[in-house]
Amino acid sequence: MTSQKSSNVVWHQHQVSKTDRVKQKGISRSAVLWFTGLSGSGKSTIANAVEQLLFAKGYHSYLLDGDNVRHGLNRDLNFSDDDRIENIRRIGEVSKLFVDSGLIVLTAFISPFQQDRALVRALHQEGEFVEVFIDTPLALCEQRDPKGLYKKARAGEIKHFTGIDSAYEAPVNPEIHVDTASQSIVECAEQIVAYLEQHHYI
Ligand SMILES: Nc1ncnc2c1ncn2[C@@H]1O[C@H](COP(=O)(O)OS(=O)(=O)O)[C@@H](OP(=O)(O)O)[C@H]1O
Ligand SMILES: Nc1ncnc2c1ncn2[C@@H]1O[C@H](COP(=O)(O)OP(=O)(O)O)[C@@H](O)[C@H]1O
Repeated sequence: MTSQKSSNVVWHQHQVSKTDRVKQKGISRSAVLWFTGLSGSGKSTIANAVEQLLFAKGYHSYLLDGDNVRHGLNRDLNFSDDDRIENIRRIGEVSKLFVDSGLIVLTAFISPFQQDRALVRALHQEGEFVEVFIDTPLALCEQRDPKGLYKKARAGEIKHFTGIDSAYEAPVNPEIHVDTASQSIVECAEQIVAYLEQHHYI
């Protein structure tokens, strides 16, 4: 049924291309900065700080945040392995559209499984998927516990919590490896913007 449906759908080639849009936005290439890390590792905080730096420099970006997307587009999904896989698949497709629009896209999802991140990477063209590992030890995330979720998970009030009773597979070879235990929020954000400059995205 799905294949019959998709075989009747024809891809439209737009008259204004990604190259045109990227050029108009004054950058060398659009890309997605794909943040991954434990809950409380600092994904949202650092992604917001990166967006502020980019905004101040006059660049156009958009941040897709896990909590926000789960209130809308992915409100039907929960935290089973299958739902997380579908969550990341959809965000991968959305990030591809946003990259096509010529933006610097930032995504802040735990995205715990290596295979799902690899599938999203494969959706994008070479160099468009920039994996940003927000590397914060579980003990430090638990100490920060900005939303009080670890406390609830330890008390058994939240099941399948990442790092407690649901797996997190750390990236093996991320483009950017951010150590939040030894750097301030601003230093982490500057590290990421420096990568974009050194690799000629902006
Ligand atoms: N069981 C469980 N495990 C992990 N996280 C949980 C869970 N239940 C709720 N939350 C809250 O949901 C946020 C994670 O959503 P994501 O869409 O990023 O998760 S995933 O990528 O699909 O694994 C996560 O946000 P962050 O703390 O910003 O990572 C939590 O606030
Ligand atoms: N160097 C750092 N980088 C990022 N966050 C930090 C750092 N030091 C302390 N924090 C704090 O850790 C918490 C991270 O929470 P958050 O950004 O919501 O994480 P996540 O989006 O990964 O769940 C925030 O309260 C933030 O202020």
